Amino acid sequence: MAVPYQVNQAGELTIGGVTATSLAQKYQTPLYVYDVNSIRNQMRAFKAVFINRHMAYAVSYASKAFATVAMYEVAAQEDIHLDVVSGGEIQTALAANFPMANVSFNGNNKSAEELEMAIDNGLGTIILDNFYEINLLHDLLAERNQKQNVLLRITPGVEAHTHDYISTGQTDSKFGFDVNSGQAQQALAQTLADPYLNVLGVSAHIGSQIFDVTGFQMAAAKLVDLVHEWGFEPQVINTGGGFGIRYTQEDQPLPATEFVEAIIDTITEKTTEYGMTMPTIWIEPGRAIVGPAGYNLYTIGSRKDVPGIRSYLSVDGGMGDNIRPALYEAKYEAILANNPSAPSEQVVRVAGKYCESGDVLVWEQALPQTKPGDVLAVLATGAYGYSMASNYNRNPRPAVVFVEDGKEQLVVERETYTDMLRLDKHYQ
Ligand SMILES: Cc1ncc(COP(=O)(O)O)c(C=O)c1O
Ligand SMILES: N[C@@H](CCCC[NH3+])C(=O)O
Repeated sequence: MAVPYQVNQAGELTIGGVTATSLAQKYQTPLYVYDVNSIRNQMRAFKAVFINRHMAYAVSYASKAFATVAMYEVAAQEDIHLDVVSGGEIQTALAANFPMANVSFNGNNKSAEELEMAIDNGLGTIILDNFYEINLLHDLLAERNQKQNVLLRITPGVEAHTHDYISTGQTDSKFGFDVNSGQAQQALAQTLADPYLNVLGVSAHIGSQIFDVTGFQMAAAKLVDLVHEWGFEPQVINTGGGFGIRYTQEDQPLPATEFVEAIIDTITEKTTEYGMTMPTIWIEPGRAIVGPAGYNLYTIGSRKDVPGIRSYLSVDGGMGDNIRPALYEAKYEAILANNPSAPSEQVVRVAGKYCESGDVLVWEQALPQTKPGDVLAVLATGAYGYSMASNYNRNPRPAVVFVEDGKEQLVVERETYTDMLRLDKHYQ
């Protein structure tokens, strides 16, 4: 199945009811555009799985996928929780007036400053990742005589079938407490005995862009097995995110909600088997919430035909606004915004404008005839695009526009050259 998109009566690409070419003209390119209804629908679909089964739950948006004030406001409107991984994301949540009790804090090397920011702003849950952090948090809470809800991140020893760089559940990982060496059990004993820590339960995250449901089932089962073995009844089991999405027609993901059904089934079966109370289930989807909702718009510029090898079509963005092809060899699909269904007349590699041979946006793409000035839309770019953007080659980062029900709104301004130079100092 192809990556879905909408067109108007004239056959032009529309996003949230607005023509892509008009957005490109008004806000310039490169441009990140989000269909807000798509974001809301995915959030609601995740919640519905739990609501239909009368389960206690939290759907916590892994905001590293796309973290801006406007995005956090949409999450708050939809009563979705937030997972953050840095002081910057905490500040973004504060700027968005996000209810901090619904925020959790993940990460393998949170600084003392970040932990202080979290506890001083009433952040709901800290997901402890290592012994250094347990001790650091203990000291900060003791100074304040304050108690904090925590989860323990466990490395369940599950190998997810995804790119090595985005696989996190295997034993050889920088994240979480290792099970086989006894560190996870030791961490539980230490935190349960700590008067400043309220251990709600356990957490795991096996990796990202996963298509196979068995990894989630194995991780969920493993978490219940472990807490049972340790004689601990958790109030919360957090199975993380990682639900795969369709980037190209080669991807055939299950609906993300089916992963969640499988996780719930596994935890229900296992807790029933052990006679345990059913815990509250948390999930942390990032990509599945924002990925399909995003479109990157570019203007086509130069072209190079290498006879007998390939043609390069260059656009005005690239690895600075979407590093995923360069970093993970990720594949995307592009369409010609003003006429996506015109017959294909060329096969090209869509390259960016950055000084790297690996600066590719689409490895191979059949397209109608194109000319300089045409707008190209890359589909399903909503996750880990803007949030991983850089100023490489001193290119300003693009603007972000939200569109909903035929109305658009600029939610992040385009960076200017002055913005980029703001922190530079002369060397005297
Ligand atoms: C702890 C944790 N939770 C959730 C996520 C979200 O993953 P995804 O965007 O694949 O759903 C990540 C990133 O992989 C993560 O590290
Ligand atoms: N940034 C990665 C995923 C890593 C998720 C972080 N835990 C990607 O674009 O696919």
